[in-house]
Amino acid sequence: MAQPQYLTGDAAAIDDFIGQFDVFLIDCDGVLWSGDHVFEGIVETLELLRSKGKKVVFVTNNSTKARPDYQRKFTALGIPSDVEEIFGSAYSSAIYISRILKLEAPKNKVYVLGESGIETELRTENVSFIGGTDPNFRRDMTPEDWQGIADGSLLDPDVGCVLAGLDFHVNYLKLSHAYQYLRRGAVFLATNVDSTFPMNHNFFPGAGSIGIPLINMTGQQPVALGKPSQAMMDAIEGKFKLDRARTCMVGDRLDTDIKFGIEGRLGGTLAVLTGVNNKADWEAKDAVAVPAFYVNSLSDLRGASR
Ligand SMILES: O=C(O)[C@H](O)[C@H](O)COP(=O)(O)O
Ligand SMILES: [Mg+2]
Repeated sequence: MAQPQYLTGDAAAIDDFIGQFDVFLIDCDGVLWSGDHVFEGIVETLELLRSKGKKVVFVTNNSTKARPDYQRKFTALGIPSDVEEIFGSAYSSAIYISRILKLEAPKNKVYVLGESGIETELRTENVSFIGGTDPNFRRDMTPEDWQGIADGSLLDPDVGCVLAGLDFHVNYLKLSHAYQYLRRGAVFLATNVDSTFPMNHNFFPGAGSIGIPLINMTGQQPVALGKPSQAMMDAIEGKFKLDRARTCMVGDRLDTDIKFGIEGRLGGTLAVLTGVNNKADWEAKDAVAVPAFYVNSLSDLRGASR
């Protein structure tokens, strides 16, 4: 497997790299920021790409926020953006459910294991849901729960799908409800299956680690609709009318971002070393994906000479 080209500090190589692409799909967590800490030079780098007539699209697996929430975060962090430039796994999941899965009534409700980002995007697509941020699910089990979940009296008969995402309030009650719906044949979806979540220059449980108890109990794998899912790539291609050969995926994670770009047959993939994976990960014999290019940080692209 060809090893990636290192661009940092090489103005000619950076010029040539940028010149190969019209569209940059840019990951968020671990590339632009770590939590609310924006990496140095990110604003100027995005400005540089836009000043060269490049299209920037922010593609995140983080389902805790919907596109308008993200735009508020971008603005709060001083990063110019347009809500139409943002494409998250919560949105990808909502359009998959409403336009492809098309759950038939009455079993057309979604049980959400996740945060408000999923709820907002489902509402935008007129998909009804329960669970999620409902405070009635953010508590300990009661004797009534044990009984009502077991005999089904506490379960909603109209649930036809379970959607699992990054949930900072996951608990036994939520997992028990989700499991029962899956036992009853509900479709099992995930916004994404990232094992870890890069935050505040460290790592926390990712969405994949939230949904894994359901995989363990059912033996089923969910259909994941975030990167590297090609359902998401097709939706992005459709929305932005992009030419895959002139498009580059920029990310910090091999098994989501870089795999997404490679399986999407994009013209290029650029790895940054500010997030989850490092050089040793793609140099390993069993590397899940190897990027075409890499830099220490996205802002190294400012090294362009023209
Ligand atoms: O657990 C998660 O959901 C992910 O770690 C997180 O969301 C990754 O976001 P991204 O790097 O795709 O912006
Ligand atoms: Mg990332």
